[in-house]
Amino acid sequence: MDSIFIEGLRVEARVGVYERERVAPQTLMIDLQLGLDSEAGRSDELATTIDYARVIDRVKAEVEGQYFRLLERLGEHLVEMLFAEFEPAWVRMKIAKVGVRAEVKNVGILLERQRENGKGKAQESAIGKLE
Ligand SMILES: Nc1nc2c(c(=O)[nH]1)N=C([C@H](O)[C@@H](O)CO)CN2
Repeated sequence: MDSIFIEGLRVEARVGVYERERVAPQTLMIDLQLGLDSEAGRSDELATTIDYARVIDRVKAEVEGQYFRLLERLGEHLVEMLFAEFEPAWVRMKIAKVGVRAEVKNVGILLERQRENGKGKAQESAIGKLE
């Protein structure tokens, strides 16, 4: 199956369990992959695939102006939006907080969801350090 990907999307988000994280935005790095059966390789028409520019705009819009305690909740929210608006076959998303701990480069979550009757199917891993 084909996919589109977005790597290193930098967004400013209010996310975290601590008061300072609720008040002030912090930088997140998002890697995103959407699976699809696309006609675009034959049609050469943007309308026959998922427009990654639109995905970037929608992810940024969903993150900004909202508050989430956990990255898991933010990730789930974004995955639900992506299935509803772009209808991919599957979604793989990594969300990293940059520089929150001195001894690690990044911390974050990795979500993988299969489309199932219009909804994502739970299959999740939380990881402490991302490559
Ligand atoms: N699995 C998670 N663990 C932690 C999260 C999270 O969102 N998911 N968040 C925090 C704090 O907000 C932390 O990032 C502050 O530095 C701790 N653990």
